[in-house]
Amino acid sequence: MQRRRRINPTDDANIFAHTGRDKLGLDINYINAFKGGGIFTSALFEKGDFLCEYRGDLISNEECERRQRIYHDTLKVFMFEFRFSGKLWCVDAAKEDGSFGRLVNDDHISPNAKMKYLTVQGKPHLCFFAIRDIVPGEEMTYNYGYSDLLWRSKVIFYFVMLIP
Ligand SMILES: C[S@@+](CC[C@H](N)C(=O)[O-])C[C@H]1O[C@@H](n2cnc3c(N)ncnc32)[C@H](O)[C@@H]1O
Repeated sequence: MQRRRRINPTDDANIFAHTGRDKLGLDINYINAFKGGGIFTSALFEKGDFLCEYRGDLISNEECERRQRIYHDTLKVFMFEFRFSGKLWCVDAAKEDGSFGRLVNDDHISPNAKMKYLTVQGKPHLCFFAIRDIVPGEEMTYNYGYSDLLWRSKVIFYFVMLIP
């Protein structure tokens, strides 16, 4: 059987980041009332493959602080702050634009994706790559990186298991 020719994952990420589009093979699915939606694969992704970008407005730290003062908590969760080239930045993905990256959920135990910062045309882009093979139907997840998250509490976890 002939193996499909694999595009270099960084080149792949660069193309999608440059065009601002999402690739085929990912879908948005509703999970439950607590978790909301999530991103699920409908195709096989191999370890190392580019998955999608966490897209939104790229803003300065000052603008991020200004928006955080006026945003409701439900919007603040879409603000991803990061350090790049010695400066603080934020990608504000609060706007519901149909893109996939903003809906990727947290998993600190067995995530299947990780985020890398790529420079595309001089600007930082937050891109997700598979850290293992991901088969069709799996939820795409990554480790949000901080520990004081409500759903990581065992009590909340067992409570949520009761939600239909
Ligand atoms: C960037 S959004 C991810 C998409 C979100 N599920 C949605 O439908 O809008 C982050 C929010 O998703 C929810 N979330 C993410 N990971 C979760 C998890 N492992 N368990 C429960 N809720 C989670 C939390 O409400 C969190 O504030």
